[in-house]
Amino acid sequence: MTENTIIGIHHLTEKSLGHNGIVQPLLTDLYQITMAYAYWKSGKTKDISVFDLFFRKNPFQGEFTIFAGLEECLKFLKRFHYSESDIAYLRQTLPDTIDDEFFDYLSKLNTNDVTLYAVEEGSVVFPRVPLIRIEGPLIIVQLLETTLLTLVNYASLMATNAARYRMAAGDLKLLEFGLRRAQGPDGGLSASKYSYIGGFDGTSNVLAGKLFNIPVKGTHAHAYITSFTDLTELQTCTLVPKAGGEHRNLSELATNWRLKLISLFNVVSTEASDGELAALISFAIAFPDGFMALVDTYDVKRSGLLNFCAVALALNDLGYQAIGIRIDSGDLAYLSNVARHFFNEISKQYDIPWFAELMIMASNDINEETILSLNDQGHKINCFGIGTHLVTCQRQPALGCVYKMVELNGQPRIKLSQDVGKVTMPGRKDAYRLYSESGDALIDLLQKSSEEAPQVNHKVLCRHPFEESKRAYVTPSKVKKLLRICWKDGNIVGPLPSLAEIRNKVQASLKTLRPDIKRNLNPTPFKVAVSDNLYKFLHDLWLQNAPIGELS
Ligand SMILES: Nc1ncnc2c1ncn2[C@@H]1O[C@H](COP(=O)(O)OP(=O)(O)OP(=O)(O)O)[C@@H](O)[C@H]1O
Ligand SMILES: O=P(O)(O)OC[C@H]1O[C@H](OP(=O)(O)OP(=O)(O)O)[C@H](O)[C@@H]1O
Ligand SMILES: O=C(O)c1cccnc1
Ligand SMILES: [Mg+2]
Repeated sequence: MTENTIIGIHHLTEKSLGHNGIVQPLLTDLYQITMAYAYWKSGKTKDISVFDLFFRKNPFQGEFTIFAGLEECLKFLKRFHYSESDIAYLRQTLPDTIDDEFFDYLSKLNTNDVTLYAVEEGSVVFPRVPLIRIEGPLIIVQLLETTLLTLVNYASLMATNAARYRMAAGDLKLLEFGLRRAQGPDGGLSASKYSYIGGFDGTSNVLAGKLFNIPVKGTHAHAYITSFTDLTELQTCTLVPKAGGEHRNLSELATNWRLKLISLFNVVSTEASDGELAALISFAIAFPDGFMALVDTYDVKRSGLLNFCAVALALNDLGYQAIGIRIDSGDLAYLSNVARHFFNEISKQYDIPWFAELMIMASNDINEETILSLNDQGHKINCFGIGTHLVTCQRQPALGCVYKMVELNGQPRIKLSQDVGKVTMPGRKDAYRLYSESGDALIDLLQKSSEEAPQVNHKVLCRHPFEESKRAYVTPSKVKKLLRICWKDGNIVGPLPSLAEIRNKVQASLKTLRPDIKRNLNPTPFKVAVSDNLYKFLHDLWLQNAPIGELS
């Protein structure tokens, strides 16, 4: 790999790489590198560590999270290497007192001795369950912390947000329109990728389409409509019918249709904008098979809908089927009902069945609550175009995944906290999901890795990690080991799932959750338990590490 391809943002355009090009070893916090030096200086190069990456609280006041970002983590491990210019930069940035051999050491570092286990990307996950367990030389595993966290936190937050919009929207089409409002170019690119994984159907982001093979979709902006003032501006008025033959005058046909429709719409002809009609005619001539029109520039009822229907009927005269409209302001429930009413009327009156099925897309600051409220009100929207609230995750702008050492050289490590929920689960652990006979996920169980896995049809004691009296027996009908090996000996283990497979996984995984865990308002928490063995281990270690204080 040349210097250029490692550093240059331009390599984002190389589709074959299919990853985010700014992800590289220096995309980290300085303290990882200063710690690496101090570890190295104190002779810790042979220490072997185990770290867990997990979060403590589900986002969006919900009770589930979608795990995403794993593929980018593995690709990062694959490419992990400090380039010559990275080393030169560190040499000039770190203090002069740093031993020169440290830079030789860094330049030879790779992730061949690291082993990474992770939950399948796209799975539903819960607080305290490690999403990733990573093992290997302390220095290198520490150096990976920030980059892995930045790759998992936003990806999982975004996928979760998108999955929530998907649940609210049911089977309706969802398009991501957020690039212009996203947290910078990289935020925008990640938003497109992970909202697709979370259940969106497409994006307006062309680079995301190219890099990740996501369907790209779109309509047009208000600027297109306002760029026309009347019909005389149309330089091209004609279109060849779909079946071929002589050019026909689409402008004339549309103008005639508008006159015919005026009584149905109950408007006077001067209320409809000629500029808007000209814009729609010219767009229809440019895209006769993909005619989708923004109808709210002037007045949806009195101008936009009327003009759209006139052009759609003119296209129909030439054998083309329009796609539909986008409404970007006003009362979206009401306006969608109005639009559908007219589409139905025209369909009946002129015997054009597909007219009743025209797509109604709504956009304008839509969020999860808006969709739920629109559902309550009743609407006729088929598709939502969503930007700002989706990509900025306005309701909760960050997921709090952390990366904690749980074992060093075979010895468990625990991080204590005044806040019980923040005490870390010590030791190398495995996680299992236990299922009921009907296929519902019942509980996640953490155990020490040395323990035997829970068995199907065998009763297992599941304990609350901190509250002694909270415990239950579970006899699972199915047991799933959550942490699977993904990286070993310098290679990705097994084939990586495609984006489409991860996207399907999200929906399949959500199906295993009871509805009360997924509901929007006051959802029920999913239980995450520890084995009896891990409970005792945790609490013994806690006491050992918390000396008895003296009151004075
Ligand atoms: N029926 C509805 N129920 C709930 N929310 C709605 C409904 N219709 C629209 N909304 C939301 O209400 C907000 C309306 O935004 P705003 O008050 O800025 O009006 P607007 O239609 O954009 O007006 P204008 O374009 O004239 O500035 C948007 O966030 C939109 O998603
Ligand atoms: O509202 P969001 O959820 O962020 O969805 C994206 C918004 O971006 C566009 O507006 P903008 O005003 O930027 O351009 P336009 O002229 O195309 O409306 C579009 O019309 C949506 O309103
Ligand atoms: O294609 C669209 O309609 C679109 C794209 C980006 C932002 N708003 C709308
Ligand atoms: Mg807008």
